[in-house]
Amino acid sequence: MNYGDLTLHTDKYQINMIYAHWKLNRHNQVRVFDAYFRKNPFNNGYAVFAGLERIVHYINALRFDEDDIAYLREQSEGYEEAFLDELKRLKFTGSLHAVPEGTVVFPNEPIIRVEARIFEAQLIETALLNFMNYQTLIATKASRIRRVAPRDMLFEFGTRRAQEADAAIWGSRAAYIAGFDGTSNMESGKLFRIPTVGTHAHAWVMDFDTELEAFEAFAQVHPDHAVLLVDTYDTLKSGVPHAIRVGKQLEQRGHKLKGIRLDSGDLAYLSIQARKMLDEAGLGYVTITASNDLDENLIFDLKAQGARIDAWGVGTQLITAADNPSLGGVYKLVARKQGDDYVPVIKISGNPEKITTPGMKTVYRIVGQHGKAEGDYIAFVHERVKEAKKLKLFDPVHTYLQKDVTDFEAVELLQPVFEGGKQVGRLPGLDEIRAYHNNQLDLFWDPYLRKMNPEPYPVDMSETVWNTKMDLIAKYK
Ligand SMILES: Nc1ncnc2c1ncn2[C@@H]1O[C@H](COP(=O)(O)OP(=O)(O)OP(=O)(O)O)[C@@H](O)[C@H]1O
Ligand SMILES: O=P(O)(O)OC[C@H]1O[C@H](OP(=O)(O)OP(=O)(O)O)[C@H](O)[C@@H]1O
Ligand SMILES: O=C(O)c1cccnc1
Repeated sequence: MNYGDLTLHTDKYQINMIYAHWKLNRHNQVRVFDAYFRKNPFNNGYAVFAGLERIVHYINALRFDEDDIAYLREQSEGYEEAFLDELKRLKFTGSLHAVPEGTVVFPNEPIIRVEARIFEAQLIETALLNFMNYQTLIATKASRIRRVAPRDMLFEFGTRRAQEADAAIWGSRAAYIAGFDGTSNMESGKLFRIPTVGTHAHAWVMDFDTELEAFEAFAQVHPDHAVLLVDTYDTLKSGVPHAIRVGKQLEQRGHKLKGIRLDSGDLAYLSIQARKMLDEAGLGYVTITASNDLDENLIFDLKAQGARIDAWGVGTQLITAADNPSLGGVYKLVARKQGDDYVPVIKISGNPEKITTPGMKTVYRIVGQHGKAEGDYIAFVHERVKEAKKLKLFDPVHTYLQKDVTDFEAVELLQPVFEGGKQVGRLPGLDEIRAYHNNQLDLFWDPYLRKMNPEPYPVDMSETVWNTKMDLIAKYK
C-alpha cells in the first residue's frame, strides 16, 4: 500500500529545533513525549482512538530523499551540509507505545508515548498528531452515531464534502472502526477492504424522460442491487409508486428490489408512509435508506418519531465532524533520559488542566469484579501496578474524591509498537479492530457512554506520579 512520502509533512519549527539540537550536539539525547488530548470532542464521555496504522506506515517510511534535502537546502535558515547529511541517514530508531486502535480513551491519559533521540522524537510530532487527531475525532463521531442506531445499517457517504481526499479515505476507515457498516468511497474499500455500498443520484432520474423509465432502466442493469432514489419529483405520489411497480416487475423476473432511498422532506413521515405502501404491495423485504445532512441528533430524533428507516447514509456531518471540527490532541515532552534514569519535566500553566504530567509513564485500565472499568490509572513504568493488591484511586484535581479498589485486573493500555526502531509484531486487521472496539464498549457502564451529559470517567494517577507533579510545580512556582 502506498501511503505517499510524508517525511516533510512536519512544521518548520521542528526542523529548526532539530537543527539547533544538532548544532549544539544534543541531538542524540533521548527524550520521552506523551500524546494525549485534554477534552472529549462533541461533549462526549469518551473518544475512540484511531490513526495508529497510518502513524506506523509513516514512521516506517521516514526518509529524507534527495528532493527533500534539495528543498531544505533552499531555505533561508542556511542549514549546514553536515546537518543535511545527518538527515539523509535519518530513520526512526526509537520506541513507540500506543493504545490499540479502537480503544475507548479519555482526556489527559497518554495514548501514545514516544521514546527516541530528540532528533527523531521532535520531527515526528506534527504528522503523528495530524493522523491521531483527525482519525480519533471521526471514529468518535461515528461511535456516537452507532450508539443511537445500534441495530441499523450505517453507511459513510461523506467523500464529496470531506476536507479533501486523505480525510475522506482515512475518515471512512475511522468510521468503520467505530461500527459503520460500509462506505461509498471505492478507494477506501480497495485499500482497507471496507464493504462498499451505493444507490444512485438524482442525475440518474433526471437523465430520463420519466422517473419510471429511469427506475426500470436501473433495475434492468442491477436486478438484485437496485436502491431507487424516490424523492426527485414527489416521494409518495410518484417515487414510491414507481419503485413498487419496478419491484413487482423484478419479482416476475425472479429478482428482488433491494431498497428505496429518501433524501429530502420529512424523513419520519415519508418513511412511515413508504413502509406502509411497500408492505401493502407485498414488498416487505424492500429496505428504506435515508440521507440528508444526518447526524446522531437527527437520527435519534427521527427514531423517536417512529421513522421506519433501516439504513442511514451519513456524509457531511460525520466526515467533517461539523459540530466539533478538531480534536486538540497534544504531544508533550515528559522526561529526559540521563544514563538509565528518566528525569521528569513539566510545563506549568495558569490553567491547571494545561499543566503536563511529568515522567516516563504508562496507563492501566482498572477492571473490577463485575468486569466493568472502575477508572484509568496513570503510573510510572517501574511501578508494579498489576501485582498490587489494593490501589487508591483519587481525582488528581479534587483529591478528596478517592476510593480504594481491591480485586481488580489492571490492563495496561499502552502496548509496544516500535522497539529500537523496529516494528513489534503485526498490526491488527480492521475486523479485529472493530471486534476489539466492541469489547471495549462492554467494559463501561452506560452513564459514561451516554450521548448527553455523560458521567465523567475517572482518569487518576498513582501517588508517586502525583507527588512528582506537585514537587515540580512547587519547584517552578
Ligand atoms: N422528521 C424530521 N424531524 C427532524 N428533522 C428532519 C425530519 N425530516 C428531515 N429532517 C432534516 O431536516 C433537514 C432539512 O430537510 P429538508 O428536506 O426540509 O430540506 P432540504 O434538504 O433543503 O430539502 P430539499 O432537498 O427538498 O430542498 C435535513 O437535515 C433533514 O435530515
Ligand atoms: O447529506 P450528507 O449527509 O452530506 O450525505 C451525502 C449527500 O450527498 C448526496 O447529495 P448531493 O446533493 O450531493 O447529490 P445527489 O444529487 O445525488 O443527491 C446524497 O444524496 C446525500 O444527501
Ligand atoms: O450511494 C449513495 O446513495 C450516495 C453516495 C454518496 C453520497 N450520497 C449518496
